Amino acid sequence: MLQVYLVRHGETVWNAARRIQGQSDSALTEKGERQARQVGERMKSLGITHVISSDLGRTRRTAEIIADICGCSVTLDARLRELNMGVLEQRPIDTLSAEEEGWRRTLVNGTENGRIPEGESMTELAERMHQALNACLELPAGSRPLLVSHGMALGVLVSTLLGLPAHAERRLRLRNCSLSRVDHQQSAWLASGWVVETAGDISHLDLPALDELQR
Ligand SMILES: O=C(O)[C@H](O)COP(=O)(O)O
Repeated sequence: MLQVYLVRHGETVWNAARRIQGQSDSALTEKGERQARQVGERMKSLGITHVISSDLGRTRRTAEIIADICGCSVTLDARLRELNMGVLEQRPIDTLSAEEEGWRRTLVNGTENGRIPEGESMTELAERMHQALNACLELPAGSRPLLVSHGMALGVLVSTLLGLPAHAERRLRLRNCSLSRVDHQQSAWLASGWVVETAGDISHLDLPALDELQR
């Protein structure tokens, strides 16, 4: 059975400042670097064989810290990037107009092809996240990969693996450096294919971690 660990990157400057990142970027804070080290310490005894990361700076830095502790190299995969938040990227969350908030709401309320202008739909995000996860099935037998990605990207992946729509209302909270695990199995009892073993575990962190609304 293939076990795949999923990690959201450590806290960033813009997470702490409640600014929308999307595919824009900001550096890890000192706390974010500490969180990444704590993930590495948690994972080093679990035999991680591959660390595969979104190519954005905040995930690459998180992946480098984890990989260094686990004795792995880092492979980049742009399919693991955060949702492209279009014209709202870099905007403080609390400054959105009613119209802009309406755009954001279309991402989670089931509006067909809902998206922020110049951004990506949740369906498009789900498709590329599933492609990145399924690529792990091509790794050598006995591999145990860890994927480093983002709050909405991982939330959509886990939600759709559970059979929820990609636009599922944001009811899954994946805090900075939270750990999730999905397994690919053949089972007569549980569904065959991908099953969710853990979602949003932060028991390895010694300080409170922010969620996607940076709270
Ligand atoms: O700010 C955003 O774009 C997301 O809501 C959170 O993105 P992150 O997981 O990359 O911080």
